[in-house]
Amino acid sequence: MAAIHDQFDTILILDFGSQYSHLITRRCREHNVYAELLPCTTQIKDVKFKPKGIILSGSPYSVYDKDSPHVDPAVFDLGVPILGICYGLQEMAWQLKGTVDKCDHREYGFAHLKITKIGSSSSVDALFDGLGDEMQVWMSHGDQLSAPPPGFHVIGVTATAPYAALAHDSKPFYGIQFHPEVTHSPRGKEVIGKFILDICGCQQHWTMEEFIGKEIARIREICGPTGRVVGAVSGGVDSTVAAKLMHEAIGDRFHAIMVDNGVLRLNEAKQVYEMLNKDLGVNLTVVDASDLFLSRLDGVEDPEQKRKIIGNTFINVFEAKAAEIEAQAEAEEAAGAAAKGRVEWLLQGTLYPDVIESISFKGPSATIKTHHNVGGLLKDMKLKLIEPLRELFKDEVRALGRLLSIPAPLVQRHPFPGPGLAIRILGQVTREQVKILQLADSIYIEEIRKAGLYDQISQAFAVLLPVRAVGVMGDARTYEQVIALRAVQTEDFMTADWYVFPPEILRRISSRITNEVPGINRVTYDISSKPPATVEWL
Ligand SMILES: Nc1ncnc2c1ncn2[C@@H]1O[C@H](COP(=O)(O)OP(=O)(O)OP(=O)(O)O)[C@@H](O)[C@H]1O
Ligand SMILES: O=c1[nH]c(=O)c2[nH+]cn([C@@H]3O[C@H](COP(=O)(O)O)[C@@H](O)[C@H]3O)c2[nH]1
Ligand SMILES: NC(=O)CC[C@H](N)C(=O)O
Ligand SMILES: [Mg+2]
Repeated sequence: MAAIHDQFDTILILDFGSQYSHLITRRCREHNVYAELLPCTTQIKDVKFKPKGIILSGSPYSVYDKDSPHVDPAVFDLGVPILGICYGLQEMAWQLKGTVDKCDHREYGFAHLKITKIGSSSSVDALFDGLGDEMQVWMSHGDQLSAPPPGFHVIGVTATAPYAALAHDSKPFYGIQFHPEVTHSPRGKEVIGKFILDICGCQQHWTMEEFIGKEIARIREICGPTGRVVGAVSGGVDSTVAAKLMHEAIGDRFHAIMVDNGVLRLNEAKQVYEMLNKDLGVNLTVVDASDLFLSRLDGVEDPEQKRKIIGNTFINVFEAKAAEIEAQAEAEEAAGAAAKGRVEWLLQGTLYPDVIESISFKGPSATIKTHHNVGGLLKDMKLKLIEPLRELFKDEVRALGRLLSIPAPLVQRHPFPGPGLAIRILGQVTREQVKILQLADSIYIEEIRKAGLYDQISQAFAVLLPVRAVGVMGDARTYEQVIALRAVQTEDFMTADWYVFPPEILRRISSRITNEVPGINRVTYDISSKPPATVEWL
């Protein structure tokens, strides 16, 4: 079964915990080169593919600290080009016998990189070829090289970093103290391009057009001529695109299932059923398992426990549904119908950010939250997972949706997390709390759409806070709950800014919610970016 690395040249990024590591992946993909992020603790012998090049990311650690993460030394014998970025440069130097020390002049912000000529010639190293004699770069370091490793020469300096950029005399090893992956290094993306295209020789085949054909072929190879798949489809863009791909690949051997888990948005199940069946021709079944979910969530407040319960219960429902589909097929065969394949697979619309945020990609550091469809899965699952979008970012999935002719309203839908309102009701989840939040959220989104702002905002939702506040309504004192409104703009949901509404929109939303939602007498707006906050409150 051809894996993605067999089909596309791959750049391996080893993540030492920098908040910018995922941006290195995105910059490579913007050059149409497939890139994959693995923890810095990965042993080279465990990497199941030969990368065309390796990039060592930044890190909050210092290489000389006793608990700092180090790369498997075997990486230097792999015979592929290596680029160390910031800590990655320092780690390369540290491993290859250079010297790294705390620096007198810490550089956090813009710096001026002077690119060094090679000898007396006017040419510069391949990494900077054609990029001029100097460039503005973004620095974020408190350590730096005080001596280069043997066999390296300087290819760039700043006013305070004499070894700001290095290259090996004969091997394709490079190190740069600045961060080319951030937009604050205006020509940083071109530097990454020089490394992955000119030095590593990657072919620019990573396009969604290429991906569709290869992924459909891969799905057919996995499922074989008779294998059947049940699909966890929520109506969100991820699983809708995954469902469309699956439908293209195996037609009616794909059974899409939407689970009403009791914590969906107002009228969500009905709307999704109509959209997918009518607009996409996907045979979708809605399973109402709201009682099961709400009974299991009863009394639970911890967000990670809520995710685990919902993730596990999803799997219980899918497996029960798969067994039902099998039993029906067996009954039909007994009555003389043609034999059908077994239901062996469960499709999920899992994306790369779900994986990055659920598994500690940062080597030694903690996970942020375990997404229900990654960290919340049952250990002893009977069904095997098939996740065509697992390596994709959200904007790549939307591009795929457009190529698959999925209607724009579906492609542009704001993300809605699998655990749904369970992670937007702070505190215990009850049917009453769900009803309050469904109503408040539907008013909020309705007003955003009326104002023509829906597509400008990446994600918007209401949150029900576990606090009561005093209010006055019709001259009588009230002591009721509080709604927080959240709206963010983001490219990849790994970082996000809060959306600046025109005040009159917020005024109208607040007035409608406090007047139309029984039990709410106060509305607030969340002005926290990510980081330090996260998009969801839980
Ligand atoms: N109510 C649901 N019924 C069936 N499957 C679901 C449901 N909610 C989530 N899932 C599964 O969990 C996966 C992750 O959920 P997630 O919300 O991240 O993706 P999505 O709903 O497909 O898209 P979006 O992120 O845009 O909401 C989905 O792709 C889908 O496979
Ligand atoms: O399917 C999901 N299961 C989850 O458990 C989950 N938690 C967060 N999200 C969504 O992920 C994006 C980033 O949200 P955070 O900044 O809160 O992690 C946002 O789009 C969130 O809505 C989830 N999606
Ligand atoms: N951004 C980084 O990788 C920083 C590396 C190291 N922590 C330093 O301060 O120099
Ligand atoms: Mg969703």
